[in-house]
Amino acid sequence: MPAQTRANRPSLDAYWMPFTANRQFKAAPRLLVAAEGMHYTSEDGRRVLDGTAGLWCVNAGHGRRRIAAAVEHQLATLDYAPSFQMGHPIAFAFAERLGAIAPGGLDRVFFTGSGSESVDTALKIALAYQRAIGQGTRTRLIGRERGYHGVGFGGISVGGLVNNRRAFPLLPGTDHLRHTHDLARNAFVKGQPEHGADLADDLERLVALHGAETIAAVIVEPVAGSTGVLVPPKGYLERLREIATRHGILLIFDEVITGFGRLGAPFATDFFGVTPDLVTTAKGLTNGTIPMGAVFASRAVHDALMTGPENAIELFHGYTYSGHPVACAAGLATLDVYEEEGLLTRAAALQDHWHEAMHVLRGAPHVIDIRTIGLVAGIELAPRAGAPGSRAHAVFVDCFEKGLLIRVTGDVIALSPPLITERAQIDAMASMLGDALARAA
Ligand SMILES: Cc1ncc(COP(=O)(O)O)c(CNc2cccc(C(=O)O)c2)c1O
Repeated sequence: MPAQTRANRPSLDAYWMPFTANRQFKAAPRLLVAAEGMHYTSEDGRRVLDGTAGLWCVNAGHGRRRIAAAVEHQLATLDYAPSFQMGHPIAFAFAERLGAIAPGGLDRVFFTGSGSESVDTALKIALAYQRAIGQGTRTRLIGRERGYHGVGFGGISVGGLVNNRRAFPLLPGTDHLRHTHDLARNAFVKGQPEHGADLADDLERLVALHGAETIAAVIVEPVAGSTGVLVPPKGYLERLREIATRHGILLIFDEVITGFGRLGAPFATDFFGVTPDLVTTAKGLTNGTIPMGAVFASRAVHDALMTGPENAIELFHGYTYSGHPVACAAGLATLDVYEEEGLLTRAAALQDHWHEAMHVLRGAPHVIDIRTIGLVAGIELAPRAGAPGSRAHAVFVDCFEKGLLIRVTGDVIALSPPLITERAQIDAMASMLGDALARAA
């Protein structure tokens, strides 16, 4: 395929882009044509430092030949095989390898095709589990304000981002904890804020309102990413775990972003030392190379469903691409890279440098908060009057033009570089972002 340039650019008309202002984008497109290590190459030939690991997913950096070779070999060996009532060894091998690093020992693995599918899978497993143990009255699912759990009807129902919810009918019976963001008490914090553990008591209030016998599960992101990086207050997750356990409510950690080394431990479950009953993952599972997700379940949840007649399908759920052989090959090679280069814990050694580099931006124009943990940063800007989100979007476009890819959500800038990043590149991100903020109106 010839190098992709402006001269041979395909028409932009047919592709309906996700989560994008399509008309604005197609009037001034930002196109990436190659990637290697920490950098993208833009259509006009510029090197762009990847400050977001793509979309929080390319944890090992771009262009990994080990993964490419594994995918090529698998495609030429067994490109696709059914996973319903049929099997292929590589799916079992990948599940076993994942089981060996499973968050909190949750070593039963259900494969999906994305984070959204992992979330809907975990919610359905939770409902099926409650039914299987004779708690069929537990049909209610609890999420949290500002939570993001993908775009399935389950995920948007437990999610807490209004733009993802307002236009669609939602699952009946869902309810929400309050979010944990507290600018007044917890501004410019490195790591977990001191204040707010008591917000976990919202689960007690929902039990008092609905009755524990109606509640199947509560799902939270250990660190809320898409909403703009909200780090749990000290003691919050522990409290949520204790309340859920006491009321027979399953706790689900949505680790689509935090999974596979993002915080400096293999999973947030390990980082915070709090064990849920189910964990959803995707993104870093295959280093963003092949769409895939995985739900980690405890033996208790899994075994409760492995009952009934031997010839019966225990869970009427699954996808054409569940356990896809090529995705499994990409995942196994990804784990090899993570393990050989220590990437599942590398962020721990970089976290202090990351904290300092990002908090240097305190005092930059428009910055009203900075939140950092592991290799994640949320830099919150004061919104422009009457135009929320426009200031951060302008910084995003400016950064891209100057050679840095960032993410913005509302007026929060989110950074989550590949875990291979060097300290000099962290400093470059902070410097380039500081320059962009200085230019921002
Ligand atoms: C916690 C969480 N749960 C589920 C999903 C959905 O995954 P899929 O997209 O693979 O269906 C996500 C995805 N998170 C996500 C996806 C795209 C952009 C951004 C952003 O923060 O800009 C975040 C996520 O962050």
